[in-house]
Amino acid sequence: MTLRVDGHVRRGGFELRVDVAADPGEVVAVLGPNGAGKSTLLRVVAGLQPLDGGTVRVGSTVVDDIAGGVYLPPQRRRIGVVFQDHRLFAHLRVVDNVAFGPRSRGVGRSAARSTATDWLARLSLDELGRRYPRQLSGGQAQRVALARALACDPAVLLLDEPLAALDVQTRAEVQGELREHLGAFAGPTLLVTHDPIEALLLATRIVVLERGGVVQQGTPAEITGRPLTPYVARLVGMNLYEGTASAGVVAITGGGSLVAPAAPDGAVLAALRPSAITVHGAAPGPASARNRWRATVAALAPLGDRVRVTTVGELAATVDVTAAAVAELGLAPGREVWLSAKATDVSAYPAPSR
Ligand SMILES: Nc1ncnc2c1ncn2[C@@H]1O[C@H](COP(=O)(O)OP(=O)(O)OP(=O)(O)O)[C@@H](O)[C@H]1O
Repeated sequence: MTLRVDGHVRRGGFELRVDVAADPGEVVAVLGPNGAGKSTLLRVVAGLQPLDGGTVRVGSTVVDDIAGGVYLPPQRRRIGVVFQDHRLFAHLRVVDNVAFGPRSRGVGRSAARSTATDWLARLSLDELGRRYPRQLSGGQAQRVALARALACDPAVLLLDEPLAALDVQTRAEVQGELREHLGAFAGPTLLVTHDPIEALLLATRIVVLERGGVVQQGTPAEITGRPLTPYVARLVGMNLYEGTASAGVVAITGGGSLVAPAAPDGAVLAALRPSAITVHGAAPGPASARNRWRATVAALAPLGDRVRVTTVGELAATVDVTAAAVAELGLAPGREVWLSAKATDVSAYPAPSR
Protein backbone atom coordinates (compact mmCIF):
# COMPACT_ATOMS: atom_id res chain seq x y z
CA MET A 1 0.00 0.00 0.00
CA THR A 2 1.37 3.38 -0.94
CA LEU A 3 1.22 6.25 1.54
CA ARG A 4 0.55 9.65 -0.02
CA VAL A 5 0.21 13.03 1.64
CA ASP A 6 -0.80 15.77 -0.78
CA GLY A 7 -2.03 18.82 1.04
CA HIS A 8 -1.37 21.71 3.39
CA VAL A 9 -1.82 22.59 7.03
CA ARG A 10 -1.22 25.72 9.12
CA ARG A 11 0.14 25.73 12.69
CA GLY A 12 0.32 29.26 14.02
CA GLY A 13 2.33 31.25 11.48
CA PHE A 14 3.81 28.11 9.93
CA GLU A 15 2.49 26.35 6.85
CA LEU A 16 3.38 22.84 5.66
CA ARG A 17 2.62 22.30 1.99
CA VAL A 18 3.74 18.95 0.59
CA ASP A 19 3.15 16.18 -1.88
CA VAL A 20 5.05 13.20 -0.50
CA ALA A 21 4.58 9.51 -1.24
CA ALA A 22 6.18 6.31 0.04
CA ASP A 23 5.73 3.00 -1.77
CA PRO A 24 5.46 -0.44 -0.16
CA GLY A 25 8.86 -1.54 1.12
CA GLU A 26 10.32 1.94 0.78
CA VAL A 27 12.01 3.63 3.73
CA VAL A 28 11.66 7.35 3.15
CA ALA A 29 13.79 9.53 5.42
CA VAL A 30 12.41 12.99 6.09
CA LEU A 31 15.34 15.29 6.79
CA GLY A 32 15.27 18.98 7.57
CA PRO A 33 16.45 21.71 9.92
CA ASN A 34 14.62 22.63 13.14
CA GLY A 35 11.15 23.89 12.48
CA ALA A 36 11.06 22.64 8.87
CA GLY A 37 7.82 20.74 9.47
CA LYS A 38 9.03 17.15 9.89
CA SER A 39 7.03 16.44 13.02
CA THR A 40 4.02 18.19 11.56
CA LEU A 41 4.16 15.85 8.55
CA LEU A 42 4.38 12.85 10.86
CA ARG A 43 1.45 14.10 12.93
CA VAL A 44 -0.61 14.53 9.77
CA VAL A 45 0.04 10.92 8.73
CA ALA A 46 -0.55 9.57 12.25
CA GLY A 47 -3.91 11.31 12.48
CA LEU A 48 -2.92 13.76 15.23
CA GLN A 49 -3.20 16.80 12.95
CA PRO A 50 -5.93 17.22 10.33
CA LEU A 51 -4.99 18.81 7.00
CA ASP A 52 -6.54 22.18 6.14
CA GLY A 53 -6.78 21.01 2.54
CA GLY A 54 -5.77 18.02 0.43
CA THR A 55 -5.69 14.34 1.24
CA VAL A 56 -3.82 11.60 3.06
CA ARG A 57 -4.20 8.16 1.50
CA VAL A 58 -3.06 4.75 2.65
CA GLY A 59 -3.39 2.57 -0.42
CA SER A 60 -6.82 3.27 -1.84
CA THR A 61 -8.21 4.35 1.56
CA VAL A 62 -8.58 8.08 2.08
CA VAL A 63 -7.89 8.75 5.78
CA ASP A 64 -7.99 12.57 5.69
CA ASP A 65 -9.89 14.77 3.25
CA ILE A 66 -11.64 17.78 4.73
CA ALA A 67 -13.47 18.56 1.49
CA GLY A 68 -14.81 15.01 1.40
CA GLY A 69 -15.69 15.06 5.10
CA VAL A 70 -13.26 12.23 5.94
CA TYR A 71 -11.00 12.16 9.00
CA LEU A 72 -10.00 8.84 10.50
CA PRO A 73 -8.61 9.04 14.06
CA PRO A 74 -5.17 7.47 14.77
CA GLN A 75 -6.53 4.12 15.99
CA ARG A 76 -8.37 3.55 12.71
CA ARG A 77 -5.38 4.24 10.44
CA ARG A 78 -3.30 1.06 10.80
CA ILE A 79 -0.20 3.12 11.48
CA GLY A 80 2.61 2.04 13.80
CA VAL A 81 4.61 4.81 15.44
CA VAL A 82 7.97 4.73 17.21
CA PHE A 83 8.90 7.93 19.04
CA GLN A 84 12.29 9.20 20.20
CA ASP A 85 11.25 8.63 23.84
CA HIS A 86 9.86 5.09 23.58
CA ARG A 87 6.58 6.02 25.39
CA LEU A 88 6.10 2.52 26.78
CA PHE A 89 3.47 2.18 29.49
CA ALA A 90 5.40 2.19 32.77
CA HIS A 91 2.87 0.04 34.65
CA LEU A 92 2.75 -2.73 32.01
CA ARG A 93 5.28 -5.51 31.53
CA VAL A 94 7.08 -5.54 28.17
CA VAL A 95 4.90 -8.35 26.81
CA ASP A 96 1.74 -6.46 27.75
CA ASN A 97 3.10 -3.27 26.22
CA VAL A 98 3.55 -5.13 22.95
CA ALA A 99 0.16 -6.85 23.30
CA PHE A 100 -1.50 -3.48 23.85
CA GLY A 101 -1.70 -2.69 20.13
CA PRO A 102 -3.55 -5.84 19.07
CA ARG A 103 -5.71 -5.61 22.24
CA SER A 104 -6.81 -2.07 21.38
CA ARG A 105 -7.78 -3.32 17.95
CA GLY A 106 -10.14 -5.80 19.50
CA VAL A 107 -7.96 -8.92 19.52
CA GLY A 108 -8.62 -11.22 22.49
CA ARG A 109 -6.24 -11.33 25.47
CA SER A 110 -4.52 -14.64 24.74
CA ALA A 111 -4.26 -14.07 20.97
CA ALA A 112 -2.77 -10.61 21.60
CA ARG A 113 -0.25 -12.09 24.05
CA SER A 114 0.74 -14.74 21.60
CA THR A 115 1.25 -12.09 18.87
CA ALA A 116 3.33 -10.08 21.34
CA THR A 117 5.45 -13.10 22.28
CA ASP A 118 5.96 -13.84 18.61
CA TRP A 119 7.18 -10.29 17.86
CA LEU A 120 9.46 -10.25 20.90
CA ALA A 121 11.02 -13.47 19.63
CA ARG A 122 11.43 -12.09 16.10
CA LEU A 123 13.28 -9.10 17.50
CA SER A 124 15.34 -11.36 19.83
CA LEU A 125 13.75 -9.78 22.91
CA ASP A 126 12.23 -12.94 24.40
CA GLU A 127 14.01 -12.60 27.74
CA LEU A 128 12.67 -9.11 28.30
CA GLY A 129 8.98 -10.02 28.21
CA ARG A 130 8.42 -10.03 31.98
CA ARG A 131 10.34 -6.83 32.71
CA TYR A 132 8.88 -3.40 33.27
CA PRO A 133 10.04 -0.46 31.10
CA ARG A 134 12.11 0.98 33.98
CA GLN A 135 14.17 -2.23 33.93
CA LEU A 136 15.22 -1.70 30.30
CA SER A 137 18.20 0.13 28.84
CA GLY A 138 17.51 2.88 26.30
CA GLY A 139 18.37 0.60 23.40
CA GLN A 140 16.17 -2.24 24.73
CA ALA A 141 13.27 0.15 25.23
CA GLN A 142 13.51 1.35 21.62
CA ARG A 143 13.57 -2.27 20.40
CA VAL A 144 10.45 -2.99 22.45
CA ALA A 145 8.80 0.15 21.07
CA LEU A 146 9.49 -1.17 17.56
CA ALA A 147 8.05 -4.57 18.49
CA ARG A 148 4.95 -2.82 19.84
CA ALA A 149 4.53 -0.83 16.61
CA LEU A 150 4.97 -3.93 14.43
CA ALA A 151 2.63 -6.07 16.55
CA CYS A 152 -0.28 -3.88 15.42
CA ASP A 153 0.23 -5.21 11.90
CA PRO A 154 0.51 -1.65 10.61
CA ALA A 155 0.06 -0.71 6.97
CA VAL A 156 2.52 2.17 7.49
CA LEU A 157 5.40 2.61 9.92
CA LEU A 158 6.35 6.04 11.28
CA LEU A 159 9.63 6.55 13.10
CA ASP A 160 10.21 9.89 14.80
CA GLU A 161 13.94 10.31 15.56
CA PRO A 162 13.95 6.72 16.90
CA LEU A 163 17.66 6.68 17.78
CA ALA A 164 18.21 10.28 18.85
CA ALA A 165 18.03 9.59 22.59
CA LEU A 166 20.55 6.71 22.51
CA ASP A 167 24.27 6.96 23.25
CA VAL A 168 26.64 6.58 20.29
CA GLN A 169 27.53 2.93 20.89
CA THR A 170 23.91 1.79 21.41
CA ARG A 171 22.77 3.89 18.46
CA ALA A 172 25.15 2.06 16.14
CA GLU A 173 23.88 -1.33 17.36
CA VAL A 174 20.20 -0.45 17.13
CA GLN A 175 20.77 1.20 13.74
CA GLY A 176 22.01 -2.11 12.33
CA GLU A 177 19.01 -4.01 13.70
CA LEU A 178 16.59 -1.35 12.58
CA ARG A 179 17.94 -1.57 9.06
CA GLU A 180 17.24 -5.30 9.06
CA HIS A 181 13.71 -4.96 10.48
CA LEU A 182 12.77 -2.11 8.15
CA GLY A 183 14.03 -4.20 5.25
CA ALA A 184 11.62 -6.97 6.29
CA PHE A 185 8.62 -4.63 6.67
CA ALA A 186 6.38 -4.84 3.62
CA GLY A 187 4.69 -1.46 3.94
CA PRO A 188 6.02 2.07 3.51
CA THR A 189 8.11 3.61 6.31
CA LEU A 190 8.58 7.31 7.06
CA LEU A 191 11.65 8.03 9.18
CA VAL A 192 12.04 11.54 10.58
CA THR A 193 15.63 12.33 11.46
CA HIS A 194 18.13 15.15 11.94
CA ASP A 195 20.99 12.80 11.30
CA PRO A 196 22.14 12.55 7.66
CA ILE A 197 24.15 9.39 8.37
CA GLU A 198 21.04 7.70 9.72
CA ALA A 199 19.12 8.75 6.62
CA LEU A 200 21.87 7.49 4.32
CA LEU A 201 22.12 4.16 6.16
CA LEU A 202 18.45 3.39 6.63
CA ALA A 203 16.57 5.08 3.81
CA THR A 204 15.94 4.00 0.26
CA ARG A 205 14.86 7.56 -0.52
CA ILE A 206 15.35 10.90 1.20
CA VAL A 207 12.90 13.80 1.26
CA VAL A 208 14.36 17.12 2.43
CA LEU A 209 11.98 19.61 4.00
CA GLU A 210 12.81 23.28 4.51
CA ARG A 211 10.39 25.96 5.68
CA GLY A 212 7.38 23.69 5.25
CA GLY A 213 8.11 22.54 1.70
CA VAL A 214 10.03 19.77 -0.06
CA VAL A 215 13.25 21.23 -1.48
CA GLN A 216 14.78 18.00 -2.71
CA GLN A 217 14.06 14.28 -2.86
CA GLY A 218 15.93 11.34 -4.27
CA THR A 219 18.02 8.30 -3.48
CA PRO A 220 20.87 8.80 -1.00
CA ALA A 221 23.31 8.85 -3.94
CA GLU A 222 21.31 11.53 -5.75
CA ILE A 223 21.16 13.70 -2.64
CA THR A 224 24.85 13.43 -1.81
CA GLY A 225 25.95 13.86 -5.43
CA ARG A 226 23.76 16.83 -6.29
CA PRO A 227 22.75 18.89 -3.27
CA LEU A 228 20.22 21.54 -4.28
CA THR A 229 20.27 23.87 -1.27
CA PRO A 230 22.96 25.19 1.09
CA TYR A 231 21.35 23.17 3.92
CA VAL A 232 21.59 19.90 1.97
CA ALA A 233 25.15 20.75 0.91
CA ARG A 234 26.17 21.26 4.55
CA LEU A 235 24.40 18.06 5.52
CA VAL A 236 26.32 15.98 3.01
CA GLY A 237 29.54 17.94 3.52
CA MET A 238 29.88 19.59 0.11
CA ASN A 239 30.82 23.11 -0.94
CA LEU A 240 28.03 24.52 -3.07
CA TYR A 241 28.10 27.57 -5.33
CA GLU A 242 25.39 29.18 -7.42
CA GLY A 243 26.29 30.62 -10.78
CA THR A 244 25.81 30.85 -14.52
CA ALA A 245 27.68 28.50 -16.82
CA SER A 246 28.85 29.21 -20.32
CA ALA A 247 31.25 27.09 -22.38
CA GLY A 248 32.46 25.11 -19.39
CA VAL A 249 33.09 28.06 -17.07
CA VAL A 250 30.80 28.85 -14.17
CA ALA A 251 30.63 32.53 -13.21
CA ILE A 252 29.78 32.36 -9.50
CA THR A 253 27.07 34.68 -8.21
CA GLY A 254 28.90 37.08 -5.92
CA GLY A 255 32.22 36.84 -7.78
CA GLY A 256 34.85 34.37 -8.90
CA SER A 257 34.56 31.52 -11.37
CA LEU A 258 35.12 27.79 -11.60
CA VAL A 259 36.18 25.81 -14.66
CA ALA A 260 33.85 22.83 -15.06
CA PRO A 261 34.01 21.38 -18.59
CA ALA A 262 30.80 19.35 -18.25
CA ALA A 263 28.66 22.22 -16.92
CA PRO A 264 25.43 22.72 -18.88
CA ASP A 265 24.99 26.34 -20.09
CA GLY A 266 22.67 28.46 -17.92
CA ALA A 267 21.84 28.72 -14.22
CA VAL A 268 23.75 25.99 -12.38
CA LEU A 269 24.87 24.79 -8.99
CA ALA A 270 28.50 23.73 -8.67
CA ALA A 271 29.43 21.27 -5.95
CA LEU A 272 32.95 20.55 -4.75
CA ARG A 273 34.08 18.06 -2.10
CA PRO A 274 36.19 19.52 0.73
CA SER A 275 38.77 16.77 0.13
CA ALA A 276 39.08 17.75 -3.56
CA ILE A 277 40.51 21.17 -2.67
CA THR A 278 44.24 21.67 -2.09
CA VAL A 279 45.68 24.41 0.14
CA HIS A 280 48.89 26.21 -0.91
CA GLY A 281 51.02 28.65 1.03
CA ALA A 282 51.72 30.69 -2.14
CA ALA A 283 50.26 31.02 -5.64
CA PRO A 284 50.39 27.57 -7.29
CA GLY A 285 52.15 27.33 -10.66
CA PRO A 286 50.39 27.01 -14.03
CA ALA A 287 50.92 23.23 -14.05
CA SER A 288 48.57 22.81 -11.07
CA ALA A 289 44.80 22.33 -11.09
CA ARG A 290 42.85 24.68 -13.38
CA ASN A 291 40.89 26.31 -10.58
CA ARG A 292 43.00 28.53 -8.31
CA TRP A 293 41.86 31.23 -5.95
CA ARG A 294 42.94 33.25 -2.93
CA ALA A 295 41.29 32.75 0.42
CA THR A 296 41.75 33.54 4.10
CA VAL A 297 41.57 30.87 6.81
CA ALA A 298 38.68 31.61 9.18
CA ALA A 299 38.57 28.52 11.42
CA LEU A 300 40.01 25.04 11.95
CA ALA A 301 38.25 22.07 13.51
CA PRO A 302 39.25 18.40 13.95
CA LEU A 303 37.34 15.96 11.76
CA GLY A 304 38.31 12.33 12.28
CA ASP A 305 41.94 11.98 11.16
CA ARG A 306 41.72 15.26 9.22
CA VAL A 307 41.34 18.93 9.96
CA ARG A 308 38.42 20.84 8.50
CA VAL A 309 39.51 24.30 7.41
CA THR A 310 36.89 26.97 6.82
CA THR A 311 38.04 29.72 4.48
CA VAL A 312 36.48 33.01 3.45
CA GLY A 313 37.03 35.15 0.38
CA GLU A 314 35.46 35.43 -3.03
CA LEU A 315 34.85 31.66 -3.11
CA ALA A 316 34.32 30.67 0.51
CA ALA A 317 35.15 26.99 0.93
CA THR A 318 35.51 24.24 3.45
CA VAL A 319 38.66 22.20 2.90
CA ASP A 320 39.78 18.96 4.55
CA VAL A 321 43.53 18.66 5.09
CA THR A 322 45.87 16.47 7.11
CA ALA A 323 47.22 17.63 10.45
CA ALA A 324 50.68 17.58 8.81
CA ALA A 325 49.50 20.08 6.20
CA VAL A 326 48.21 22.38 8.94
CA ALA A 327 51.66 22.38 10.51
CA GLU A 328 53.63 22.67 7.24
CA LEU A 329 51.55 25.55 5.92
CA GLY A 330 51.17 27.23 9.31
CA LEU A 331 47.40 27.33 8.92
CA ALA A 332 45.68 29.51 11.50
CA PRO A 333 42.79 31.95 11.46
CA GLY A 334 43.75 35.02 9.42
CA ARG A 335 46.41 33.21 7.33
CA GLU A 336 46.19 34.09 3.61
CA VAL A 337 46.36 31.01 1.37
CA TRP A 338 45.72 29.83 -2.16
CA LEU A 339 43.26 27.06 -2.92
CA SER A 340 43.09 24.89 -6.02
CA ALA A 341 40.76 22.25 -7.42
CA LYS A 342 40.76 20.16 -10.57
CA ALA A 343 38.15 21.10 -13.15
CA THR A 344 36.98 17.48 -13.23
CA ASP A 345 36.22 17.60 -9.50
CA VAL A 346 33.69 20.39 -9.93
CA SER A 347 30.26 18.87 -10.41
CA ALA A 348 27.93 21.38 -12.09
CA TYR A 349 24.24 20.70 -12.72
CA PRO A 350 21.14 22.75 -13.51
CA ALA A 351 19.89 24.87 -10.60
CA PRO A 352 16.30 24.17 -9.55
CA SER A 353 13.86 26.89 -10.57
CA ARG A 354 12.74 28.73 -7.44
N1 LIG B 1 1.60 23.46 18.71
C1 LIG B 1 1.97 24.37 17.80
N2 LIG B 1 1.30 25.54 17.67
C2 LIG B 1 1.65 26.44 16.77
N3 LIG B 1 2.68 26.28 15.93
C3 LIG B 1 3.38 25.18 16.01
C4 LIG B 1 3.07 24.17 16.94
N4 LIG B 1 3.97 23.17 16.79
C5 LIG B 1 4.79 23.55 15.80
N5 LIG B 1 4.44 24.75 15.33
C6 LIG B 1 5.10 25.47 14.22
O1 LIG B 1 5.33 24.57 13.19
C7 LIG B 1 6.69 24.68 12.76
C8 LIG B 1 7.17 23.31 12.34
O2 LIG B 1 7.31 22.49 13.49
P1 LIG B 1 7.72 20.98 13.42
O3 LIG B 1 7.76 20.49 14.83
O4 LIG B 1 6.88 20.27 12.45
O5 LIG B 1 9.19 21.08 12.83
P2 LIG B 1 10.32 19.99 12.82
O6 LIG B 1 10.92 20.01 11.45
O7 LIG B 1 9.83 18.70 13.32
O8 LIG B 1 11.34 20.64 13.84
P3 LIG B 1 12.32 19.92 14.91
O9 LIG B 1 13.40 19.33 14.11
O10 LIG B 1 12.77 21.11 15.71
O11 LIG B 1 11.52 18.95 15.70
C9 LIG B 1 7.46 25.27 13.91
O12 LIG B 1 8.46 26.15 13.47
C10 LIG B 1 6.41 26.08 14.65
O13 LIG B 1 6.44 27.41 14.16
